Amino acid sequence: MPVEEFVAGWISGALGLVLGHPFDTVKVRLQTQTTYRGIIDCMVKTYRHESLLGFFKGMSFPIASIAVVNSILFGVYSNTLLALTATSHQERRAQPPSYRHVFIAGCTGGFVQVYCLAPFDLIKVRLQNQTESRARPGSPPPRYRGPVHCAASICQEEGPRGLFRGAWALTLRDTPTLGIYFVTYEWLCRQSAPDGQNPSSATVLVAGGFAGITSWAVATPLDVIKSRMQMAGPKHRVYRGVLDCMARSARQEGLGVFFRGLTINSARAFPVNAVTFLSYEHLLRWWG
Ligand SMILES: C[N+](C)(C)CCCC[C@H](N)C(=O)O
Repeated sequence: MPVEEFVAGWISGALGLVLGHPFDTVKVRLQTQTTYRGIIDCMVKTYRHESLLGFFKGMSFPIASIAVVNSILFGVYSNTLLALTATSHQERRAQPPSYRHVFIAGCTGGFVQVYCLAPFDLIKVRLQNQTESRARPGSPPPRYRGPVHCAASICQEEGPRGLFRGAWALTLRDTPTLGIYFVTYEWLCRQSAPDGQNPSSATVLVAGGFAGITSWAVATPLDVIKSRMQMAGPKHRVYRGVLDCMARSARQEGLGVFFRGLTINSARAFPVNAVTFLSYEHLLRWWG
């Protein structure tokens, strides 16, 4: 099994993540809290109460974990294509796989990465939702002191299975949308480099950026549900399942609730995925 794809996925995932984390914090807060009037309001309040550091809450853990998750995603994607079409990454420009194969490989990568992503994503969401200011002395201490303490507290209070809260919603969110992600990327690359040539860096940036936006746009309704189910715990509302969470959220807040975070998700998705695909392609070209 070729491993370069795993390593390239690892590095490119980490680079994309740092760039996108501030957007991600604003998104998670908008999706799960009702105190903000919109993106700008959330950014201003976060900055005022928590300084720039507030935007980077919960990042140390994802930077290690997203690298692993992205490595699994790109590694499984590429190796599934190898199994389906008997072509390696380098051969795929000359012998492009069908979009059906690209979709199946993307879904497979998406499905497999969820098992690694679920606990990391849960911890990220819980830490991002702590709005206590670190700077103000005398203010109540945040519930979780950091990722390790957060993981340990969840295990203690909710049992080890608590770490997988929302994992089913995450599977539903990621399996089809990662198929869409790779199909969009491939389609856009082939539009500008149709004759089996490697796409230019500019093409890769744009194709990666739009792949990110498209897949996030489709994923947003289930992203909202996923985040809410992850926040459900001893102190928050508990839902009976994905459908229950959907129905109750829609009934209480209207259908618009499913599009919370759409703008910010898209704004974040472009740079993150442009950088992810650019570094992935270049790393593989250097090694190939
Ligand atoms: C499929 N879905 C859109 C849910 C996720 C796509 C993930 C791609 C990238 N790691 C990012 O964080 O944007």
